[in-house]
Amino acid sequence: MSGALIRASDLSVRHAGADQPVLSHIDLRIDPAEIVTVVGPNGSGKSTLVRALLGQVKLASGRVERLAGLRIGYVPQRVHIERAMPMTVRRFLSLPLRVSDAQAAAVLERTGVPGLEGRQIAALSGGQFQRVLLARALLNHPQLLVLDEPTQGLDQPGIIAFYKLIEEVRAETGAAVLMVSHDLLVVMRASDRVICLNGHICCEGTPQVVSAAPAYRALFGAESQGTLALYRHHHDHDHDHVADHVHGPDCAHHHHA
Ligand SMILES: Nc1ncnc2c1ncn2[C@@H]1O[C@H](COP(=O)(O)OP(=O)(O)OP(=O)(O)O)[C@@H](O)[C@H]1O
Repeated sequence: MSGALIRASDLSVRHAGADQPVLSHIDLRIDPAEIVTVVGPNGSGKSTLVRALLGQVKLASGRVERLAGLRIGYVPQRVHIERAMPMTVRRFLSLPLRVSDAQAAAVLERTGVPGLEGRQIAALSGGQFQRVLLARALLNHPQLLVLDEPTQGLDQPGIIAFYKLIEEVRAETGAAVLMVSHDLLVVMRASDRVICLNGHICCEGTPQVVSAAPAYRALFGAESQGTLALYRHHHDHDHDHVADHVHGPDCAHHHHA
């Protein structure tokens, strides 16, 4: 494993009854403390890949190795059923693991929604609910956070704030993050590495490399046109006017006093 948290080799998945494999010959690894994002069109196999990495899907070929005892905090894509249940935030945080009031309060504070314990899940805004889901996923101190479309339904400022929070959590806890996303423009900024998926890995690398790759542009067409320009715009300057953000160990930019 040579230090990887998860490693997939030649992973293929074929759903029952389908003639084509949904995933073909995927090789990938997730290393400690890196933020990796999987992007790809609808039906490209993103959720299936995540579930295969977690051992929830039967493989047609290949294998997945996970670090022994790896602690994973997983927020699946389809949580709207949980959301409709009559339940307070406090109770939700204790499922399935019982946590103390102090732990619940601390993790809600950490994810930017302090004091919500007594609120009904169904009464939360989309952004609050995503933060509560993240809080619950953080409770067992994961070495790997897996978030499937965590910003679905959020508006643009909400999306940007959520990714900022993810970067802070990574910097503080050292957890690696594997995300699935449709928010191409924003996710590019928040990721160390992007994997562009369409049944197989079309391209992967740093956000800058992927956003310039012909395979990525062919997949995302017009949507991709502004990505590189936006990425350059955001990164070709010092971040001296960006206040109040936490530096990760590999942070490449400097603050001016
Ligand atoms: N359990 C299953 N049984 C049969 N087919 C499935 C199953 N799960 C997913 N599929 C099919 O596999 C393909 C990939 O689905 P998957 O959810 O992995 O894609 P995705 O990239 O996450 O899509 P989206 O962006 O729409 O969430 C789709 O065609 C889907 O209908």
